[in-house]
Amino acid sequence: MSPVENTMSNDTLLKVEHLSMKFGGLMAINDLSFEAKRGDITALIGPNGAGKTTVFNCITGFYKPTMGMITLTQRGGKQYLLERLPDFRITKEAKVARTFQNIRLFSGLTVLENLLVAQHNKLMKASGFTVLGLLGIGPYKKEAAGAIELARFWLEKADLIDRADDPAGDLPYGAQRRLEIARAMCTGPELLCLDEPAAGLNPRESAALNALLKGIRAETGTSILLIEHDMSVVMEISDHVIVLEYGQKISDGNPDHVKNDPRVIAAYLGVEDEEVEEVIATVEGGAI
Ligand SMILES: Nc1ncnc2c1ncn2[C@@H]1O[C@H](COP(=O)(O)OP(=O)(O)OP(=O)(O)O)[C@@H](O)[C@H]1O
Repeated sequence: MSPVENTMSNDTLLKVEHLSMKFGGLMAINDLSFEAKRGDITALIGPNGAGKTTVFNCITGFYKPTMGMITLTQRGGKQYLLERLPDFRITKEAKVARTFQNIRLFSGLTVLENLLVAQHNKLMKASGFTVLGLLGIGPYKKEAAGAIELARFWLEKADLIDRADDPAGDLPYGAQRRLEIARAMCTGPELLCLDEPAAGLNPRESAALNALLKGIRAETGTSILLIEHDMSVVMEISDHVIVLEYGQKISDGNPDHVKNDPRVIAAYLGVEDEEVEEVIATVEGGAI
């Protein structure tokens, strides 16, 4: 599906409407609708098995949803119906980048090389797909210099410039997470989807991650959709939080609204609806 007519307000980047995903008899996502605003950090949270990764997989084309529409509107106004696109077109044309729960770097390549590989498509195009092009005749040389400059820019932002020539596999865990994000940013995404970027990080690494994500929002205006279990990260950096439970949305709003929502408190503590009031009374300040 190519760009479609723009019917959304310009500050809505992503609109998910009546999304459902069924695996055999299991309804992993059930009639889910939400919007993510352009330039916002939007967090998708919920207990284990709530359906968060399934939503990501539908947005990024890994799964074709059973029902529903997912519309992405780029800054220039072009719209894409993601549920109709193959995953490579979602990446290349709609400009959705993602990271995974488990780190997927080329661990034998250097940190810098990982960022250059991310720009492979652009470089090959500049080569004209010819050996002469690769040897520096035509626009390849200029494009290659630009790719290195962009890689350096993101290495600075991710505080990894001193490790540029080290194998990616030698970096500490938190630095590898930041490298994955830098690599995704080298593709110039409209939407950056991060699946549990703070998983396994120590407090210092979490703080560095927060700084990187806030910097991306402030300096590039790139919209971020984040799945995260670490509430300190979610509450500190998110503009908007959506809470899922059993594939359905149970809360949607700013971090303060969500953390004081009795349904969210009950979902996280695993209590029945009638016990919600009791839970609020016992949870200091109504926070999760
Ligand atoms: N490919 C699949 N085939 C069958 N069931 C699946 C598949 N992918 C996910 N599920 C099921 O869908 C439900 C939602 O899973 P999902 O991974 O989306 O949850 P999640 O909120 O991301 O969980 P977690 O926080 O543990 O990562 C779960 O019951 C899961 O077992």
